[in-house]
Amino acid sequence: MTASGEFETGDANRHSGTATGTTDSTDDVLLKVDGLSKHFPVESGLFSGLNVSWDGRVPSVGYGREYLKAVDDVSFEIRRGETLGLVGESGCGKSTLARTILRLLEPSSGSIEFEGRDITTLGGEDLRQQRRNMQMVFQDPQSSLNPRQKIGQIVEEPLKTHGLLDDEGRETRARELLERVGLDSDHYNRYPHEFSGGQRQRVNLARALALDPDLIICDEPVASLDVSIQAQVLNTMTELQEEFGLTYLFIAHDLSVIRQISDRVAVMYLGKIVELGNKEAVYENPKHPYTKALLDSIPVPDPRKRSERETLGGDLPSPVNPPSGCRFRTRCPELIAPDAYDFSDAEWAALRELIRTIDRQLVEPSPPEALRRQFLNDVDLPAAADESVERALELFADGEPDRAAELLSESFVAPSVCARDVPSYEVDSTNGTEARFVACHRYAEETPTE
Ligand SMILES: Nc1ncnc2c1ncn2[C@@H]1O[C@H](COP(=O)(O)OP(=O)(O)OP(=O)(O)O)[C@@H](O)[C@H]1O
Repeated sequence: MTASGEFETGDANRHSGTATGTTDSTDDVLLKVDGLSKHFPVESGLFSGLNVSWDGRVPSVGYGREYLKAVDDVSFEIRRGETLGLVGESGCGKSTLARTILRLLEPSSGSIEFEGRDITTLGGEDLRQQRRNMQMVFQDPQSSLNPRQKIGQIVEEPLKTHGLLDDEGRETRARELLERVGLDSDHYNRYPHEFSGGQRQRVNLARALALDPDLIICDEPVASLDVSIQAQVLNTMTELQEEFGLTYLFIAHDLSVIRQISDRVAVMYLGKIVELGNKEAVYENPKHPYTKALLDSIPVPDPRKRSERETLGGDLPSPVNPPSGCRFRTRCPELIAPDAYDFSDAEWAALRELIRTIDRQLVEPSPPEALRRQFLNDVDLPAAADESVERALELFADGEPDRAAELLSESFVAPSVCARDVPSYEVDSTNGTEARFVACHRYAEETPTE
């Protein structure tokens, strides 16, 4: 926009930044999030006992208050002109992260920088002005549009709020934006109910573009649309990105949508980013066990391949009392063996399967010998480990599965590095262009990129 408050028609391609996501330049960073957390206070005891964990820890209670760690110590950058896809299961904190970045929620800790400026504690008019540069598009195009307002009014609303342009100028701008998002200028006088879901989401895009923002955070923008319509809206978003030099943080739980639109991908689990890297590298060579599980859960048409795939089992632990160390460890099929016992791979794999089965109570209480036959038939555990296993199997047979799981957890899970330390590693990417962030101790030994 010019100093006189007019929008330049040639505002497209203002940004020369790359959208490949493969540059190492820090000059092009538009958004930098560093150690960002958002913790919600919750009533003490409300979530107690919901934490399905192997370590049987008592939930942390402080001054009668507990905190739900919706976003916990998250760091990443988005470069100008690129799309960072953010993917993860429902409830992992994606929307909270988005809203905290936009300062619709107050961060609990950490910082947010936009174009090199710290906006973490910005308030009043400064924050209002900053918001012009950061817009959001929500999932449900129906409920985010006021049914009593005409499309034109909806698109003009942000301009009015910020006192930009006169009536005529706003109408011209709104009509132009409707055309840019693939609608018709004549839709200006229509109402939202006259449009399909896909068209309504285009109206939302036009509204988000009204203030000529640099960053648009899209929270599941196509999740409620049919697959064929999804593809069309995503194509339009890609075109708009080039035309307006936009940067997207694109949130979705659907991995195929993320793959279509993103340059880089961040995978989130229980309030933390567990893997972040170039899209092709993450999809072709996922490193974090959670990313692998997510990719494995994409439906495949070939039934032979389906049988080889491992689906993600177990419940999502409570974000009020998340597991210590690695948050994914309670569901992780690659939990690392504790150093204290010198397990062979086969022994640890068998024991891990037994621990998971007892923890999740996937079998009926049965005599220790039967479970040994089922899980430990071909393995000869070290004596100290075997003693703990025997006691746990007896507890399980006696109808005390929780105590059995607790004992196994204390003996074999708690001493694992996965339960002790929070993982955070930068590893070489397979395509050699960019380091990958992986929050998994299995990558502790990999050489960091210079
Ligand atoms: N205002 C709030 N007060 C307390 N807890 C909240 C609040 N908002 C979100 N949460 C909790 O924070 C966690 C993360 O929620 P969030 O909506 O960010 O996840 P999400 O990944 O976006 O999920 P979805 O895809 O289902 O929207 C959840 O456990 C949720 O219940």
